Amino acid sequence: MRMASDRYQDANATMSTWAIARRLPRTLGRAVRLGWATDHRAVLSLAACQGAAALLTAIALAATTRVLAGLFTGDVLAGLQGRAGALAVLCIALSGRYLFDAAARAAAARLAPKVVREADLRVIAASTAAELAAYEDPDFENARQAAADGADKTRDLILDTQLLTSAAAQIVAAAAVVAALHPAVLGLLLLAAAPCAWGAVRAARIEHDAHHRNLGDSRLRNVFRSYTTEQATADEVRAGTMADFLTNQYQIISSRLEDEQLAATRKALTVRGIGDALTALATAAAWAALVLLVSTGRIELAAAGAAAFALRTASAALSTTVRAGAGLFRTSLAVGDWHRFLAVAGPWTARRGTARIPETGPEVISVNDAAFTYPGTDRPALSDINLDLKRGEVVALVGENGSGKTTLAKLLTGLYLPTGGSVHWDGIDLAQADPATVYRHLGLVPQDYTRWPLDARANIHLGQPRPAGDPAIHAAAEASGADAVIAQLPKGLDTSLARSWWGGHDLSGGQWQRLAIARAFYRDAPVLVMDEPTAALDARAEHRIFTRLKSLAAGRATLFITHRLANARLADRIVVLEGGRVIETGTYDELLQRGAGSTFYEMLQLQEGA
Ligand SMILES: Nc1ncnc2c1ncn2[C@@H]1O[C@H](COP(=O)(O)OP(=O)(O)OP(=O)(O)O)[C@@H](O)[C@H]1O
Repeated sequence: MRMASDRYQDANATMSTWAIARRLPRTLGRAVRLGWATDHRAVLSLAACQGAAALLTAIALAATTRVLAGLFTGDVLAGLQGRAGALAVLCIALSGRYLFDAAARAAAARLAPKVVREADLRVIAASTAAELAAYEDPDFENARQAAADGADKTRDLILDTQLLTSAAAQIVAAAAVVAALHPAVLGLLLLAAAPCAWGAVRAARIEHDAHHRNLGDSRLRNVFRSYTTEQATADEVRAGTMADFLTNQYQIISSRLEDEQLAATRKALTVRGIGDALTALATAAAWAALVLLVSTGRIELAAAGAAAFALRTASAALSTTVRAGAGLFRTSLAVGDWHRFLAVAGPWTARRGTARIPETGPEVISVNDAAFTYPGTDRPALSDINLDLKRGEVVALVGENGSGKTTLAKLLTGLYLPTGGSVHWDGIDLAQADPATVYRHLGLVPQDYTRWPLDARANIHLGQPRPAGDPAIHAAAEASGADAVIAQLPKGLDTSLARSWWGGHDLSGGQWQRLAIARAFYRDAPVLVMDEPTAALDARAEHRIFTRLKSLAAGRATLFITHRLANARLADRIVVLEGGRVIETGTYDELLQRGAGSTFYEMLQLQEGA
């Protein structure tokens, strides 16, 4: 089993290194914009300190060459005395430069975490704004994972940018001095840096491409790792004696990842080695040229010391620039992933229209010839669905596993839009409605409800307390049977249920489900949808929910999915799904009267052991 690499990898592989390198200015622009969005002052102080450090570097270098030229006049003492001013300027400029450099690093360090937060917030915003169906698209998921890494790398983007601009400032200063001595030496020096830069950039590209090829496997390995070690699966792992199997899977994927990484590292090291060797040769040539220029009298001996110093400074600054540039290139690839996710998520953003569902919620939900096919699949999960759900009515949705019940519930609630046909709330097509105005009318108990690591109160109000305060929470808890759960908690509603994090309390599966139901009731929404709401409840708790459902459902459009067919008795209407189609509808009694010809009747007979 191997996860397919993502589409980005294929597109990226065809892009030349030069084309990617050309994106560097854009990446730098992004760094500046992100920084500006989070902390204007830090960006300004970073730029000011960096500028001041560059200026002082140039001044120090110019002063150094003057001092060195004095040393080569023959009389060292007299030469130095004559250049006492230059010496003083050198000392002041050097100290100032180190101070400004340190201040620039401090500003970058202050800015970097804020930029990471901002980048991550944009990933969060793009994810939550996306259509739910986006999560079914592997490209969206891979891009989302790469974006999380990329957002983290924006920290390096700031630090690399700071390092690069600092090194570049040194180069400009040193290059000016070298060029003043003889332009040919500067040309040679720049030429010498080229192979090293090429090797470093190419190696960064090879390593990043390998990282991308491995994204799918990395995701899979993380899943195996967490399933093997986390509490939620710990019982199955032990009871199923699965530890060896899972560890083996982990090792198989790890070996594949390591092979891929090793091959990439070998390739990258070779490329980098070739670049470095060529640079060493070219640097030697630059030094030889300097010797030649001095020996042929094209540069005076007095200036030779200064020239050697400037050459040394320039080549050191060049090598720092190349390293910083390659680092920035690598970072820019990762940050490009972050940016790419925002682009991938863009078309998935729920832009359905501006129609607003009225404040009072819908009176009728109607499904018209609706069909739904999951992204990346060929077989429709639902076809030819026609259904009405009215306010004040309770509908039970039943059918075998995989018949399409959960998918239909997601269409009715606007969580998915049909891929064919339409769903209307009071005549408003949900494809044209502002999703926020739809969702606020929903009370939903999903099949896989979440155990939020919050206190009991927040587990019910989910950060949206109603003006009625705790009495409304207690009323919802009472209706769902969660009141008995809360009564047992040492601090009642204040008890933390985030046991794995801060040592709070944990609940049983059924107790969590009671909270999940309470949370749907608490929203007091006109549309109530419950997907197997009592699957984990004991008989008494289940009975309590269903005997109260009628009064709770008064004034709401209620739909519940259940496999315990006897519960469907209290529904006003039962809808039976099979293979993604509605095959029967009717009241409980009507369906039973159909006898052996009715699927519902047959299923009920099986369940009751008749
Ligand atoms: N995320 C998905 N991607 C692709 N196909 C899916 C996805 N979720 C469900 N399906 C397919 O859609 C069909 C309907 O699934 P759905 O979950 O709606 O069934 P269900 O009736 O709710 O089943 P159950 O009773 O087991 O909860 C099934 O064939 C299933 O394989």
